[in-house]
Amino acid sequence: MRAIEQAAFDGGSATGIELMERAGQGVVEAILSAYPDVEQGHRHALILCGPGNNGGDGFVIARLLQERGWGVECFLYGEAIRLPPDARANHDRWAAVGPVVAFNDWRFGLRYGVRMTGDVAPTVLIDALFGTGLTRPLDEPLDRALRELDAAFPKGTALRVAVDAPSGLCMDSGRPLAPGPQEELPLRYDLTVSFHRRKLGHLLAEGPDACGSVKVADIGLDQAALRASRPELRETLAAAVTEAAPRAYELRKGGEDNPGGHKYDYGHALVLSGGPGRTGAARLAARGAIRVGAGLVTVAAPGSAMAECAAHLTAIMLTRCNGASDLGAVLEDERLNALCLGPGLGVGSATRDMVITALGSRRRCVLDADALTSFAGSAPTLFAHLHSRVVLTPHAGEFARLFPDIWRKLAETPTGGPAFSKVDATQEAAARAGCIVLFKGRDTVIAEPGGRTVVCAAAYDRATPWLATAGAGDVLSGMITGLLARDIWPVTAAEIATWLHVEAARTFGPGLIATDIPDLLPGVFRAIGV
Ligand SMILES: NC(=O)C1=CN([C@@H]2O[C@H](COP(=O)(O)OP(=O)(O)OC[C@H]3O[C@@H](n4cnc5c(N)ncnc54)[C@H](OP(=O)(O)O)[C@@H]3O)[C@@H](O)[C@H]2O)[C@@H](O)CC1
Ligand SMILES: Nc1ncnc2c1ncn2[C@@H]1O[C@H](COP(=O)(O)OP(=O)(O)O)[C@@H](O)[C@H]1O
Ligand SMILES: [K+]
Repeated sequence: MRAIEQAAFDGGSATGIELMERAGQGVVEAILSAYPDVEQGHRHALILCGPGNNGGDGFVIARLLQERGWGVECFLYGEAIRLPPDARANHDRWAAVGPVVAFNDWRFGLRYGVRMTGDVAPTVLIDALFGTGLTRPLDEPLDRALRELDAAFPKGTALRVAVDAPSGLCMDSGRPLAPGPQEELPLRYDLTVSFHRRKLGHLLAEGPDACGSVKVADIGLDQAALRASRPELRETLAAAVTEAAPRAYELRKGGEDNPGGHKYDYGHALVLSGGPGRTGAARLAARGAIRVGAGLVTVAAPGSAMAECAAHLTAIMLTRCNGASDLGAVLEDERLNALCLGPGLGVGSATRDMVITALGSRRRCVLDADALTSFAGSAPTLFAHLHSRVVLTPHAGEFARLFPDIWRKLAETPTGGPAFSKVDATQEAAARAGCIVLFKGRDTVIAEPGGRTVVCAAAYDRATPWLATAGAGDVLSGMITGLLARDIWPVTAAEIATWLHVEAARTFGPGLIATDIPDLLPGVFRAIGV
């Protein structure tokens, strides 16, 4: 953001004071459009301003609300004379028409404890303390004051709005920078209004819980123009993390160039199954693979589990595979072009051997669940066999087993910003493994070694907490495998599958179980025009 902002200044397309004015206007407009009712009844805002430009936005908001006839109380954390120039200018404009209460006099309990039913109790609370400039945990006295404010106005009594970021939230990681062992931010918000683009902190870790909802105000920064006019920014912009997006054209079967396609044109995926009583996970994956569009899908099961699989599979084929040497023989069929190992496969040396055989065939491959856990304590052996067409799909537990040192960095309480983020962790893991790592969760992150990084956040209007259900991950591995069979580039396959997985869950809603997910895909395809 700083580079983009600087380029706008240098190119003369905006001044700092203009951007700050638009930012303040953007916040006021976002509040009024999301909560039009706040203009009814008594209109009273309490605005907390910080020592940087985020505070400057707060003073713009104060002035704009007062011009609309609102009662406004402004508080400043820091000293007016030390505000950066644009923030100082807006402070001074506000100070000419309204008072500014210094931090030492905040004492919210005393100030508001008895006012809650009165007509001067705030209806809107605006946090303009820190935005992208937060560099360290909130000071203890500030943290305490905010907790006191939280107690004086329990959430729901006044609308809570954060300017750019909930104060204390690291915008690079979505992790709270709170003093001491406190792991929660002092305040949670109903609305966060950000500028130009959503930031990682809005999407990762605790970000969505803190922000409530996120609106992005356009402050007139033109990124496309900047890309062309400022070549030095290209690298910054190219390294930016993107959000997962559906791509109908990649998913379309046949198409103009090949309307009469043959099933083998869409690949043949092989999903390895565990033994009797443990075949469900592989069958879920196989159904995900065929529904997402693989031409053919075969489940390879041990002899003892063939009857169980046969009783459940119809469109999916079945072959016997009693271990690594059988797998080697199965893979002599070169049409099998994408493999999925892990769901229900069992933890131990037999799985390790099959994984090494699969990787040795240089096929595109998804490794999940037991295929990952089998290498706990011997991750370097796995890494030695991985190649660039492999996708690892760990959840947090599996990630910790394969990358214990990286996991520790992510689990440590951050002492400063930018805090080590799930994006950092996934990029580091991908670089070490030499393949694509898809680190699951509400904030799924996908990273290619030294290449693309994609975030798929199941948050805000895409929240699907009901996706945390047994077997959902197995379906996802199968969906990625199906797209790999379709010849889609691995990092793209991982991205599209993750997006589709959340979208399928969205269309269903609460009550979803893993078996539902593959059968929801045709509806999602129709909706996105595949
Ligand atoms: N970019 C854009 O295009 C636009 C940006 N805009 C707005 O500017 C915001 C970014 O402004 P910013 O860079 O001044 O940072 P900000 O978040 O106000 O804080 C920095 C100050 O806080 C201090 N400080 C940090 N941590 C602290 C702590 N724990 N406890 C105490 N102090 C702490 C830090 O001090 P220092 O680290 O230097 O000691 C510094 O004084 C951005 O979020 C958006 O709202 C819009 O106006 C329009 C366009
Ligand atoms: N809170 C959540 N919101 C949305 N999706 C989630 C959430 N928690 C987990 N998921 C997704 O659900 C799936 C669970 O996979 P996994 O943990 O492997 O479970 P299983 O092994 O039972 O299939 C993953 O795709 C993960 O990203
Ligand atoms: K803020």
